[in-house]
Amino acid sequence: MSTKVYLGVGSNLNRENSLRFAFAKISPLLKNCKKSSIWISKPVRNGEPDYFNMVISGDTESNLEEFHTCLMKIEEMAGKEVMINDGTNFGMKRRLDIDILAFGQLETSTPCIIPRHDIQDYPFVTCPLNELDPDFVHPVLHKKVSELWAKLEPTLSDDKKVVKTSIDWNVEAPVWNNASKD
Ligand SMILES: Nc1ncnc2c1ncn2[C@@H]1O[C@H](COP(=O)(O)OP(=O)(O)OP(=O)(O)O)[C@@H](O)[C@H]1O
Ligand SMILES: Nc1nc2c(c(=O)[nH]1)N=C(CO)CN2
Repeated sequence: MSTKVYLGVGSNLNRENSLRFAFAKISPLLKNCKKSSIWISKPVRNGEPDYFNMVISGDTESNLEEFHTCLMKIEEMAGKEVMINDGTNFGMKRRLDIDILAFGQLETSTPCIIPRHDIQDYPFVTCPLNELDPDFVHPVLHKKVSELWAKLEPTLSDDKKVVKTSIDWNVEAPVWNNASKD
C-alpha cells in the first residue's frame, strides 16, 4: 500500500546545493515524485541568513517510522558546519532540514508530529505547497491548501513574504563558501 507524503525542505547553509542534494536523495524513495520551485524568505530567527525552501511530494511504500529514519539519515549525510553571519557565530548548524508535513491522512505525534503546523503557519511552507498541489486537503483542518494560502497571504508583512527564485534545475549550482551567502 502506498501513502502520499508531503515534505518541507529548508536550508540557509550552502542552500542551493543542499536542496539539490535533498531532491537527489529523496526522489528515488518516492513514486510520482514532484517538487515545487525554490522560494527565498527571511529566517524566523533574526540574524540568520535568508532561507531557501521547497516542498516535495510523492508516494511511499514505507511506513512512517522507516520513512522518517531515512529522512533523518539524509539530513545527517548533508552534514553540519559552523554558521557565521555578519560576524555572529551561530555555532554548528545542520545544512538541511527535512520535515514530513503530511503522511497520507495520518494524525500522530510519534515518531514525529504529523501533520506539521507549518502547513498553515509558515508562508515558506504554505506557498510552495500551494504551488505544488493547491487541491491537497489538510487531513485535520479539512481545508484545501489554496484556501489556507488565501487566508495566510494577505496577512504577511514584508519580512514574512516569500519570493520565487529563478533557479534552473538544469544548470549546475554555483560553488559555495561560508562568505558567499548563497
Ligand atoms: N513531522 C516531522 N518531520 C520531521 N521532523 C519532525 C517532525 N515533527 C517534529 N520533527 C522534529 O522534531 C524536532 C522538534 O520539532 P518541533 O516542531 O517541535 O520544533 P521545531 O521544528 O524546532 O520548531 P517550530 O515549531 O517553530 O517549527 C525537530 O528536530 C523537528 O525536525
Ligand atoms: N524562512 C525560514 N525560516 C526558518 C526555517 C525555514 O525553513 N525557512 N527553518 C528554521 C528551522 O529549521 C528556522 N527558520
